[in-house]
Amino acid sequence: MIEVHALTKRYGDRAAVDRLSFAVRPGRVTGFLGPNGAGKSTTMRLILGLDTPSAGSAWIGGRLYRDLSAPLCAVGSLLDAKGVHGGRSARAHLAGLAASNGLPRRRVDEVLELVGLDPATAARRTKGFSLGMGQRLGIASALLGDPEVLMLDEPVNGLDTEGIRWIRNLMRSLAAEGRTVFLSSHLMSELELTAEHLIIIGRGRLLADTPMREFIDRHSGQGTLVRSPEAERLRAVLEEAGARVSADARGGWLARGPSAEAIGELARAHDLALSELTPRRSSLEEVYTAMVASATEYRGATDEPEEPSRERSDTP
Ligand SMILES: Nc1ncnc2c1ncn2[C@@H]1O[C@H](COP(=O)(O)OP(=O)(O)OP(=O)(O)O)[C@@H](O)[C@H]1O
Repeated sequence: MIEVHALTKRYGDRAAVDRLSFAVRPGRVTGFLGPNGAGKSTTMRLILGLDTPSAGSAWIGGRLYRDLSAPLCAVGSLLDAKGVHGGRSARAHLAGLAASNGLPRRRVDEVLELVGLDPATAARRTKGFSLGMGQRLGIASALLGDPEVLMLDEPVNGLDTEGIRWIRNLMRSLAAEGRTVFLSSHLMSELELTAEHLIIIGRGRLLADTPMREFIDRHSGQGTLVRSPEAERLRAVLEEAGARVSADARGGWLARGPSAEAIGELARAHDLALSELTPRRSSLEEVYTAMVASATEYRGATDEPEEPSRERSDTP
């Protein structure tokens, strides 16, 4: 578990992280979201003791990072996949890390296999590595100490579809083993598939700490896509029943108000044939974009905001 209490980091008179409090729980993947410059990387650096907070604290498994006796066995991280000495081979890099952290050498082979770096690739100097190979090596380093907590900043950045799917499956399986997995990503569609829980920040402050499904459901512009060969009659019936009806870009009507079941009943009662009846949910990207836009508008209008969209609905 990662716990952050009133964490604050100021650079000059500007707070990059501002009284941030949240917990990242084990057994699920938690996504970390926020616009550029929101403070995600700074928060991760503070958790890892790479930077000193101006106020507040961050705990990993109930301890401050500096008090961990074997940090690599408590938390694995990937903040910058290029932070590897290019003149060394992947294997030498991992062997060096293992030796300096008192880990058995066989663990190097285990993690190389786990991340799919074959022996020939592992023997090559990392400066010739593709982005995907570099990410795999970064993840191998993070997994070397078999840690309970994993924290990754933009792990799918620049990866191809295969690499992205691989990371998704790996993160989900690590969480299923009971580990704490915390990752940031700008790829919303991917995060929606990978994470079950979300921490969202804006300007260093907490905007939401919520299960993914709940966040999308609560903010979705709920509606039902409905089509009939008798389009105009369908519209009239829907409006008569109090639905707000608009033309959908894909054809048919988007009806807001009555549920899909109610619309089905209505059509039956009016002897109207339907060719489509689909409840429509927003994507994470749609919901998140709308939330950030409204937070930004609010903030543009008032200098000292009161976290307009902030919400918290965590399951203990
Ligand atoms: N060493 C530093 N000195 C001064 N300002 C900094 C420093 N590090 C970060 N900042 C500022 O703190 C704010 C938060 O930056 P941070 O990199 O944590 O955001 P982020 O959410 O990770 O952004 P991105 O999504 O673009 O990676 C930014 O305004 C950034 O310019």
